[in-house]
Amino acid sequence: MIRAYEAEAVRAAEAPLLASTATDELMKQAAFAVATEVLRELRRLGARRSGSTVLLLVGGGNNGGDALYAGGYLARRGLQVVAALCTDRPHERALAAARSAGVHVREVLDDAGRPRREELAVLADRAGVWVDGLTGIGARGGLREPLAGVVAALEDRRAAMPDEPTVVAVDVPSGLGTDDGTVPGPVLRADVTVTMGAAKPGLLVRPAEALAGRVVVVDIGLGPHLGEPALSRLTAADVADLLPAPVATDHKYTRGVLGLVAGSTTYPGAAVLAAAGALRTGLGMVRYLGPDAVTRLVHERFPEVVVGSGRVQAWALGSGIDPADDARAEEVRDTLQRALDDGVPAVLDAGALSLAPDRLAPTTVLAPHAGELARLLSARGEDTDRADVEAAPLAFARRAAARTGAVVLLKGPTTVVAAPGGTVLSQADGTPWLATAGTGDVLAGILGALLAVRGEDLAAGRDPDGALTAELAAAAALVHGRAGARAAGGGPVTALQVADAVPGVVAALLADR
Ligand SMILES: NC(=O)C1=CN([C@@H]2O[C@H](COP(=O)(O)OP(=O)(O)OC[C@H]3O[C@@H](n4cnc5c(N)ncnc54)[C@H](O)[C@@H]3O)[C@@H](O)[C@H]2O)[C@@H](O)CC1
Ligand SMILES: [K+]
Repeated sequence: MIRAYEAEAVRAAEAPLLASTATDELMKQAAFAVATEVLRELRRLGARRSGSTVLLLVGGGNNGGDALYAGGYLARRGLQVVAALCTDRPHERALAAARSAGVHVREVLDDAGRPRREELAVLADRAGVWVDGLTGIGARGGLREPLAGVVAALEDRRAAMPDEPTVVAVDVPSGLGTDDGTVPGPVLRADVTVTMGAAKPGLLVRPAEALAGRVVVVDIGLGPHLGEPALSRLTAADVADLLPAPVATDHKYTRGVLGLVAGSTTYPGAAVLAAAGALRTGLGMVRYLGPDAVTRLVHERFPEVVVGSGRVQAWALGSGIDPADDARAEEVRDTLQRALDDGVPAVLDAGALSLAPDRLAPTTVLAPHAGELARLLSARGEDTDRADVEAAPLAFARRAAARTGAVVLLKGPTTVVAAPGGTVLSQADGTPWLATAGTGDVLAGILGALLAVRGEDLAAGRDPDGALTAELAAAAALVHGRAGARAAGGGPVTALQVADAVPGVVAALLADR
């Protein structure tokens, strides 16, 4: 599990260490890790970068101090290091250490405190690696001047360079929304982010995540002082523990039964795809409820699907259903109400999202994309649109979970899952090739199967804050993403191929357990 903590939590965890360690000890540890990554990048870049300098971009806080100490290590290794001071108050001890190690220091603000763009451009051009120590977790809001101007000038320069430098961010790319994952203004995009003590939420959710590059977490001993994470990301090992692995005494009813209300004469394929997602994930049985024509189509593909109602451990509702079709809408509403009354978990996708009552249960998962989430909240009196959600998916997933009392799985290039009790997860396991019709139906099926298999643990109030439900939703996103990547193999993929790749993904995850 990758655990991410907000700036305040990291600061609080640092406090006892700062009191007990020597002056700047933590900063030097952080700086050493930054220097190590810079050397790794230079080695990787090889001859192309030989003879180039390392440019330190230094702001006025400890983030700039980290960069200066890192520059000192690199200068002692014989590298040409230049520090561009973008502040009139650099960290004094770190600056002295950098100077005495041989770092060349340049002031890049004029007397009025504005960036000297030409001087910056010359330094930027000469450097193969930029170390971004402008701001870290001490920054509040979007970058202000002069740093906003410094970042804008550097981004302009980079765009004009034939051979882009490698940017190594200290702790977080400067300007990025550390806690909320937003991009509130100019951000210096990084290739590598060396983050101290623990990951930060903004490094794991979009749109900020896309500017952080490869994230390296440096252990500076904060572990015992950190509490509950603000956000987590499941790894393969975590998901393996959540997956259905039958035992010898199991039979189809003990393994979990999923009720599926999906597909319509307009979108019959959605039923096939959701059923495929569920069956390929592995469960005892799928019971299907839908129009005869759709049932026939499901049966052609999957004769093992049982038609008609009966006892189920979870429901998957809504894929390929038109909420304007009154009879089907009624069926979804009735089924959902019974599930809520009986404490049976459910995943609500597509057409079911607009049919949900105001309040749901923590074992109900809403699975919208950004536009659907905006409509869901708008229908509950909030004035919001798709662009708002895409700019702040973490905040909107949390808000929707709090507003509905359900777990919200917000689909996107990174999936954000928020539970009403506060658990938040993010998964980025897929491939852009997954953005194709029908893959959402497969995801609903995968998640439905996981809910059904773990139905006993979720039944009637057993997951009151939605924490387990949210983990299962994140696990479904990981399985779906990996299946997509596996089926695509770097090229196009269809939804049914994604479902067909699921057993291989499940087997690989279980084998590594
Ligand atoms: N506290 C510690 O002991 C450790 C901190 N570490 C480093 O210290 C950083 C935090 O240091 P600080 O708390 O000094 O803060 P930062 O260095 O992140 O930022 C503070 C500086 O940014 C300026 N600033 C704040 N908001 C701004 C904005 N919106 N636009 C422009 N400038 C802005 C402030 O005036 C100040 O100069 C971490 O990110 C990490 O890099 C590491 O060295 C590990 C140990
Ligand atoms: K930074």
